[in-house]
Amino acid sequence: MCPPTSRLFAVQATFDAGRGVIATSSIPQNTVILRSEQPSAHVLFRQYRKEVCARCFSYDRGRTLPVRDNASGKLFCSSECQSGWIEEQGRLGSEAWRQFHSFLQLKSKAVTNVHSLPMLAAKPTRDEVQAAWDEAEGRAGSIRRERSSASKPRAEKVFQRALQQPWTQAVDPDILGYLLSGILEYARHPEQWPSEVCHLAMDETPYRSIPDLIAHYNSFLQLTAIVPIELLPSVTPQVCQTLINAASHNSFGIHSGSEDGDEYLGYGLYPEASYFNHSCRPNIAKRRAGSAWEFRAVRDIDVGEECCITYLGGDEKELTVVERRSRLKQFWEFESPPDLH
Ligand SMILES: C[S@@+](CC[C@H](N)C(=O)[O-])C[C@H]1O[C@@H](n2cnc3c(N)ncnc32)[C@H](O)[C@@H]1O
Repeated sequence: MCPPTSRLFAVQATFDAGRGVIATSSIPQNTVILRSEQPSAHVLFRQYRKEVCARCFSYDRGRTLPVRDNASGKLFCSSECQSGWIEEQGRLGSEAWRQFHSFLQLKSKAVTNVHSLPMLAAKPTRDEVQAAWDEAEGRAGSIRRERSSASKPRAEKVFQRALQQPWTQAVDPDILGYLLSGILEYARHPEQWPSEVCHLAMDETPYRSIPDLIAHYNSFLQLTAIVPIELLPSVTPQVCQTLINAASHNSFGIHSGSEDGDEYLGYGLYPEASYFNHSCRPNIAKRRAGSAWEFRAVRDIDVGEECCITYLGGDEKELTVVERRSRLKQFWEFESPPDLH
């Protein structure tokens, strides 16, 4: 349910930080105030695909996992996780991940990771972002028409014909994987989407650079070319932009330890857990429990107090106040006096 409801807190407007989680009764230290559902969209970075269980996100110091699903290319810590994952994905999801896997194998020489590129230019403006997505929708229309008219759709042929500019050759598996997981969730629960993901704080200029915008644009077109035809109505600029805009301000990093720190394995969107604002002196600690999150009071909290987590990575104790504020400004785009928030 989103925003979440509880006898312990309510999501309410705050003075200067949008909505926040406000205690509606006294919360004793160590109380778990919220356990999240599974993510509405997530990605485990491709470089960790053999080490992180695709279902429960377990990671054992870089060891290769024992169970491999050959059709999807996903790896699991156990056959229970594999069969649970297949069941959760359903026929359409399994087929979409199979296509995704074949596409990445086909394009293995064109794989890139846009986040490894240096930030060369300014962030694209809102107008540049909208113009790119309008153009993407026009090109996606041609791909959809070609696919639905082909008697035997051949994704690669359609893809080659429809996407001819040189930069379209690059494939970013992490962006593709994040979008596909969110698109599948949307296709499974279209009625929940407006009240969950669409309710989150959105960043309308979420791209770090023009190459980053292009990589997302390309990923949308590539998915339009490869997903099962049945899934095509869910592959829209609106769904993709919502996933991207929401991730920029709400995603939770998935790290190898139960808390922040260690290896950065991926990230996920957890709508009901996305109403906690940041504080440099948080009264709530978050802990990853498998593929979900748990939020616990680190001290007694009074009625009316705001429940806050830290958005910083766990190393903030070593940062100066100026460094903390600049990190929050860079990644989250807000300025806040650290002693207040
Ligand atoms: C995960 S959302 C938190 C919920 C959000 N306030 C809302 O209304 O949906 C993160 C966004 O909340 C805002 N925010 C969080 N902590 C803040 C703070 N300490 N000061 C100002 N804005 C904050 C920023 O806009 C940030 O991008």
